Amino acid sequence: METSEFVIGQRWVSHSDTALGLGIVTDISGRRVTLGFPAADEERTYAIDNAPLSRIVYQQGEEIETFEGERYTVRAVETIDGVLMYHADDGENIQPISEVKLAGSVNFSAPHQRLFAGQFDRNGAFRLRVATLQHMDRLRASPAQGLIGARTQHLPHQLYIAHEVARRHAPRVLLADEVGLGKTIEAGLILHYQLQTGRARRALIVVPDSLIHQWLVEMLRRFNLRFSIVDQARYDDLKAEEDDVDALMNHIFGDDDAVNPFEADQLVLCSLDFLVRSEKARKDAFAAGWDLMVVDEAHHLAWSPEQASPEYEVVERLSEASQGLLLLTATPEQIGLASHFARLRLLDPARFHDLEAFRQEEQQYEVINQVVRRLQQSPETLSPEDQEALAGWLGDELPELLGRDDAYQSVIDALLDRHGTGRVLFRNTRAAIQGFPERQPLPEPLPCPALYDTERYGLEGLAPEQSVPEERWLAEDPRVAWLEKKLAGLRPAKVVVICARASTAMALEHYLQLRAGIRSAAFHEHLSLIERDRAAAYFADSEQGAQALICSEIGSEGRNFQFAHHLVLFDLPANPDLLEQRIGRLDRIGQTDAIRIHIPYLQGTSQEVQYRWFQEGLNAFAESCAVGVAVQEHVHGEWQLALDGDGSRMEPLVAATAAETARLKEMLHNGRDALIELNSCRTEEASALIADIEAEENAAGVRDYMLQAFDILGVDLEDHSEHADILKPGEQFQTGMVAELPEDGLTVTWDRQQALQREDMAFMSWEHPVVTGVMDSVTSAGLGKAALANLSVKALPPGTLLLEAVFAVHCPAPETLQLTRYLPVSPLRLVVDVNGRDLSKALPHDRLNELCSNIRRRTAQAIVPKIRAEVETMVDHAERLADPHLASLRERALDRVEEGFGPEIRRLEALRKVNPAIRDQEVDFLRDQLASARSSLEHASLALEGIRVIVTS
Ligand SMILES: Nc1ncnc2c1ncn2[C@@H]1O[C@H](COP(=O)(O)OP(=O)(O)OP(=O)(O)O)[C@@H](O)[C@H]1O
Repeated sequence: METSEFVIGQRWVSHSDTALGLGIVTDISGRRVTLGFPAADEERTYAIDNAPLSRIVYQQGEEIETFEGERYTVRAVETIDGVLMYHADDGENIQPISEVKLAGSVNFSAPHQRLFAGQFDRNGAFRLRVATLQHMDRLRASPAQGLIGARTQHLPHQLYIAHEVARRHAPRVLLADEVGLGKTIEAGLILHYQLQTGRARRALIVVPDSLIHQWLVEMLRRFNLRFSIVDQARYDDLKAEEDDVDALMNHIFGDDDAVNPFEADQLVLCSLDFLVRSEKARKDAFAAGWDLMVVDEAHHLAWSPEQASPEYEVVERLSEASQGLLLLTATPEQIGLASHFARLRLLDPARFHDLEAFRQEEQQYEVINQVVRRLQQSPETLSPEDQEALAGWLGDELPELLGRDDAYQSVIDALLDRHGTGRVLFRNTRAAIQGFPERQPLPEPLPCPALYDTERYGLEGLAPEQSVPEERWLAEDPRVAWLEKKLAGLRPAKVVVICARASTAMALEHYLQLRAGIRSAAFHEHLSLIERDRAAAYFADSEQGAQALICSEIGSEGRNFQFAHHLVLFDLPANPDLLEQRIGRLDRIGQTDAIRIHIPYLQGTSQEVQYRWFQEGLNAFAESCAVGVAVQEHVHGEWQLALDGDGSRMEPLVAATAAETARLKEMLHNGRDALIELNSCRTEEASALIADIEAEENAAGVRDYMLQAFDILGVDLEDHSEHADILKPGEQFQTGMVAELPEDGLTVTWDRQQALQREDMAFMSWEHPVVTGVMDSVTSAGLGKAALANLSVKALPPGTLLLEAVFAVHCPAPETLQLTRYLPVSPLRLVVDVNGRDLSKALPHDRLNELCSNIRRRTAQAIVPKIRAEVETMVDHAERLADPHLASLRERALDRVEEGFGPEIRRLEALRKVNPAIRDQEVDFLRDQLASARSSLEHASLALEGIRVIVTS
């Protein structure tokens, strides 16, 4: 329709501002036309000659809606004095409805409707839309999904665990890698995966006070996960926002509607100490409910059959309020086997319900491991006894397992699942991972001053300075002068000094700083979080920073100081796991040098006893010693006597310790540890996963895609350096389409290695929020849904019309079902002409992109109404051609759903017969998921996602 045919009462849309909705012509005077836009409550006047308006004419079969919200189907259209009268069907009667009565809001969701309404885009936008659908499709089906976006090195043991755990529904596991192997990273990967794939939305991280900031920073810089800290101050602030009326209502009617600060954000980080202290906060944290909870340094959760610690009780209660639970500790048995058992019970109460049974089970591990080894080495020659043992463990499931293609691996998997802690416990050791630097113990025996004559032995003797005035021990304890000299000698090397108590750390730091002129900082639990972070940053600063950081035991737990290579143990802890925690501050991933462990100890005191016990008995300085606590329990009497000063006990103690250490290590090596190791990192699977991730990173060309998007969305790109660019909103910037792009720009790198070195640059992977945000905006907005292009080729006569159509599978289903894994976007592209010929193969998308050019908007506006009937015919043809594909897509999806759920359900059912490790809830959940996935797939349909109408010339 020509724009000169404006008549009052007609309905038009503005294609330059689609948000205005359906306009109504209210005035025509001279060469100007005025429209009211009721949906936007606005009026606009245009020059008639070049008004950016398109006439809206609904066709037979389309749905219309009136101002009153009544809906009709159009049966016929007639024009009365230039204004349309729709013959509208309400399901019972057909009645005339004038277009004047139509509602002001329009939503042209179908691409051809957008085209007819003049809401079409340039070719590039259509290309972007198609590319977005294709990338989404590939990514959703990729095993690398959820693991691509982390700014981490690809370490097999971490990725293996993350992949194993993160795919589960509501995973509940103990991550128990040795100190510094990256449990935080593993937890981050799992969180990232679960959040990216919609398996989790609300997550809570609970850590000791001292680690709040480290976790906050680590989650943000490595995973782009923005956690909000809820501490006492924020909690009070949020509570105070509750207005007086709310407060009064809550007071009268109970607390139900009260503001819950834990509900203010989806990702919350808070300290365990805070929850233990505040009953109100605790209640709110329980009430908020979580999909996934992470508890770091979980060895502090002490439990015994007689009594649970307050920390344990808080986490126990919280663990009931959370679907998933990740407990992190490097030293799971630090405070004894009972507490270890109790933590496993938090993860799976049905499986770990009896401490005694748990103890007995551990005895079996060695036998199981022997059979597993024989299975791995030569499955064909398995003895009748082994076969019998297997039948005993696996029952009537064994024949089925042995009948599989990968029979022996299946049997091993089944054994690990059904017996032992296979499903809930993951532990990697330095020995299994390798490549860690050497640890060199450097003992410094020093004479014991008379000052400590009464404090030489017993536990007091380990930190005798506690019982004398500060001034005196600082002056007379030879460890102080030795430390001062050592630091001066090592300057400028960074040195971490750890001692048991905060008071010792404070006094030492004061002394070194003020009296010895050594740049140092103290780091302990009495500092506020900000002070602690400031101290750590001061120490980390390589140019102006402190040379020494004087830490207390608790203050330094979990911290990353691998940039330092010298550790001074100002005293020695009683517990071997605490020693490992201390050395672990430096002995971490990222440590590049040998670690020098300086051990000043006072001769003829319990410090000497402890030094020799660690060194000669446990060899705990040079190597990580996982059995230390168990050995200590075994030799406890001797150890106590030696510590109390009975010199005659020293040699027998060392000998007994060495023997027990060797025995336990051997036993664990053959038993429990071997089983856990088998489960914690399967190298082949890990390598395949890394290959998948790297293929996705290298081949898919996230940068190419984003350049295409930036061009359309008005983001300017400046070259920064190799692999790096600066992104800035340009003049044509489409606000709202690119989330998280700061006004003053963002420096980004596309390269993982560079991202690891340059933390100031954002790491643009397929899973960076800018990239996922653009993909979501493109698919959810109308961008590129309809385009008009010109094609000039000799083979086709001028004036020929073609339609390039892209369909995608739509399947309304709850996001937690994760149906996209089985039924990815599956974009289906077709090219048809007016006669319904399928030209999809003859005219591939890339070729058309090269050959097609844009048509000027005004020309296009004029063309569209003239080709409407042909376009509709071609859309019909395309839909007809697309239709048969739906059945096969659906079938394939159903097969995949069965493949995904079926074996897992069968496995869990079999498992439950021999082992209660499987929660009923888990099996029922999977069954429900399978049923609901099946029924959702019944409703899958192919929706037209975009069209490009091509006119030849
Ligand atoms: N894949 C990785 N890429 C880069 N850095 C890593 C990776 N894994 C771990 N690191 C770094 O190694 C150090 C140790 O990691 P992390 O803090 O996760 O270990 P942890 O096992 O939780 O330690 P702890 O037992 O002390 O709590 C950290 O500085 C971490 O940033």
